[in-house]
Amino acid sequence: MALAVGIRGLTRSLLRPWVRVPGPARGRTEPAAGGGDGVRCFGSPRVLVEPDPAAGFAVMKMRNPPVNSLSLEFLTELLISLEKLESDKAFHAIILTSDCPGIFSAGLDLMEMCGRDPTHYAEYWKAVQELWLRFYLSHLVVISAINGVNAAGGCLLALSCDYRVLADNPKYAMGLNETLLGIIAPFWFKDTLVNTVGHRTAERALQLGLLFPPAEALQVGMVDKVVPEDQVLSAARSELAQWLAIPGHARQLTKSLMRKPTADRLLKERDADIQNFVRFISRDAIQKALRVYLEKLKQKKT
Ligand SMILES: CCCCCCCCCCCC/C=C/CC(=O)SCCNC(=O)CCNC(=O)[C@H](O)C(C)(C)COP(=O)(O)OP(=O)(O)OC[C@H]1O[C@@H](n2cnc3c(N)ncnc32)[C@H](O)[C@@H]1OP(=O)(O)O
Repeated sequence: MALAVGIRGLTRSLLRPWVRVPGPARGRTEPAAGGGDGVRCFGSPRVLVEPDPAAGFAVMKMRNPPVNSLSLEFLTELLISLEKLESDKAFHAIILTSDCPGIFSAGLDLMEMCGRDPTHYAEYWKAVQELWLRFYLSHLVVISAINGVNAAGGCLLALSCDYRVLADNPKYAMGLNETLLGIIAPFWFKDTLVNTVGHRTAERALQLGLLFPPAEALQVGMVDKVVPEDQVLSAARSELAQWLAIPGHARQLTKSLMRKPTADRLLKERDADIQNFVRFISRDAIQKALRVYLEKLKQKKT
């Protein structure tokens, strides 16, 4: 099985990043995220970036409708956006949010894990690992403004941020619900949750596949702040000020000190983790469970 799949190669072949965005932002100057100083939005088909270099941050909006499921292409575009902002000295922070009403992210794209071949599963999982590692270890301050329901892999993405603001809407539950699908949250999903909410809460949440509504998410420490829905972005911006006031090198080194041991666990056994995933997801019983789950999602509509 070819494990040495290169996401950068994929990136080059699939995307032309940093084209002016299609859709709402095309052809006009969007107000910048914080200052409205005429800086142009940029991005890729599934990720809209609203930069505010004067204020030192950008708002990164996920827009992979209908549910921001993390397909291979979407993961790749998120990585490119992150890399672009990280390599520009004007930016010290990102606010990650969604452009899909009512949905932050439905998590990993089940279509990438269902009915495909082992090479594809390996390529996909490597991209999932890469996205987590890059967000988790980013030297930028990353704050998530969670403006919708947020399941499994989407929740992992938010947990990888430095701070989480959640919109106060009882429908916007979030958690690692893998067991409800008959699958398992890998050890680095688990570690990220444990680091956020502690061992006991994580154990219960993972075994039961709990999705926490806002008040409970706040109570267990899965999010740091719950605010009225129309204030999620402004609350994230206000919070940012506190993080950006800290000397950058001191904050970055402290972040690395706190997070490196967790990331190193995966880095040390990345290929083995990919092989475990491929073996696990290729099982007939797991494929059947995913098909049944997808079918249930579709039947919900009828
Ligand atoms: C001992 C062995 C050890 C081995 C260790 C190995 C460990 C590896 C294990 C593997 C780990 C894999 C980890 C996976 C993590 C994940 O992220 S799995 C995904 C979990 N996500 C969910 O459960 C959310 C599912 N979606 C929903 O609940 C709802 O869609 C929603 C609440 C998000 C939104 O609801 P609504 O607005 O009503 O939209 P829908 O009509 O439900 O959906 C619209 C459309 O999107 C499709 N869809 C939804 N979610 C996904 C998804 N995650 N992936 C792909 N597609 C999705 C849905 O089917 C609809 O499609 P159609 O319009 O009907 O075609």
